Amino acid sequence: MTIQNKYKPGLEGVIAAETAISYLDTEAEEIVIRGYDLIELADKKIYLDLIGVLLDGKLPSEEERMAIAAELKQHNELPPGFLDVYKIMPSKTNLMDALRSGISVLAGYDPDIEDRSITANRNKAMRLLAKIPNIVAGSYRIMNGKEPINPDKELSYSANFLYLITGRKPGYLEEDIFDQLLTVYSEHEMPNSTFTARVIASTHSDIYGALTGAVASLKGHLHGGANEAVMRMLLDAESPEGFRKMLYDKLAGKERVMGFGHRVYMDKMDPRASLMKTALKKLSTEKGDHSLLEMCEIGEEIMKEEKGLYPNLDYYAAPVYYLLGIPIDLYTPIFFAARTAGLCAHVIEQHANNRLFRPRVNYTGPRHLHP
Ligand SMILES: CC(=O)SCCNC(=O)CCNC(=O)[C@H](O)C(C)(C)COP(=O)(O)OP(=O)(O)OC[C@H]1O[C@@H](n2cnc3c(N)ncnc32)[C@H](O)[C@@H]1OP(=O)(O)O
Ligand SMILES: O=C([O-])CC(=O)C(=O)O
Repeated sequence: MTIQNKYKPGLEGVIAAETAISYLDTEAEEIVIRGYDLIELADKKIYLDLIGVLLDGKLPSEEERMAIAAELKQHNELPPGFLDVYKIMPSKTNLMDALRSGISVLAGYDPDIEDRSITANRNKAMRLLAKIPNIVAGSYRIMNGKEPINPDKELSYSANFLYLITGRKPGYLEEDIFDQLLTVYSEHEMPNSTFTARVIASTHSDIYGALTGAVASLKGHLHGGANEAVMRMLLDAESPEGFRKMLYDKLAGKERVMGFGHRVYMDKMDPRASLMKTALKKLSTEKGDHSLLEMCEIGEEIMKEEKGLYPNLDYYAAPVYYLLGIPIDLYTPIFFAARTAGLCAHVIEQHANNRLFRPRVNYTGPRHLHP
């Protein structure tokens, strides 16, 4: 076989790695995370359990979960003056760019940065997971002229994350749904950002470098940036009728509608989107406002009928973030914070069993020219 006829644009369907972390089994409609179904985990467990499953390879016991919670609390403070970096950035800086810079700066503080052993990488991953809510929320607050908030050690990981953003301790349902959001975003096999992280890690570069590259990847609207674009679209549309008209106009103009379609879930709804739709129903009932749910259901129907396309996670996650009172600019950084667990697991696995990524090309340029 020549190199040419092996070529798959966008590497569609190409196997890029062997992994024991996760697999999208579309036939069984299961997102397999180390043998468990992600949707079942999101129903019955919490985000800290996912951290254990992803980084330690097994579902933690009650005691082990408490140890994970304690370890995260122990490391959640940022180095003194760290957030000052956001005081010198232009206030219009995209918060994904702010996060990318934050992770990069953090690298300099890590005493084990050049140690790629499984233990050192796992400890670095925990320190990153501990600090990332502080970076995400702190960068947002400083860039918006607000004082950063200190972590509240009495709160759970998820409740504290929300508190750092809004300055308000969340209610039970809000905490529960935000935790479920972090859980469903935690890991998803080989999306562009995970591939990016593994490619970087494969040169023996460090975990911070791999994650910095992954932030840049996740920022794009075809990937994680879609959740912010969905919410802006819903707000621009203003009403169910406005959204119906907007969608028909977009389709007539051959525009892509954010929050629909997926490279892997081509003819079915992303199972994570169904879970977030249920969360949206619960939140809408609690807040006594079903308008976003109504709009989303209309959009789902139109896209299925007109294009045969189904919602992905970002479609139903966006209004959930909104009803939780989270500023739109933070939707993608929060996606990244949740995905940090999965990304670190992939970097650890890549370092533990490495072969440099170095593919070939199908050359389409001229030959035999002479200067
Ligand atoms: C959590 C996540 O990161 S999930 C992804 C979030 N991203 C989005 O929601 C962005 C919108 N969706 C998309 O752009 C795409 O569905 C992607 C990028 C996610 C996957 O795309 P691919 O697998 O590369 O499919 P591709 O871009 O080739 O599209 C195939 C066909 O479906 C159409 N299509 C795919 N998604 C959409 C969409 N959201 N709106 C309108 N048409 C679409 C394309 O125009 C194309 O049609 P054509 O063959 O007539 O040209
Ligand atoms: O799998 C993908 O390509 C994108 C996605 O849904 C994710 O990263 O959660």
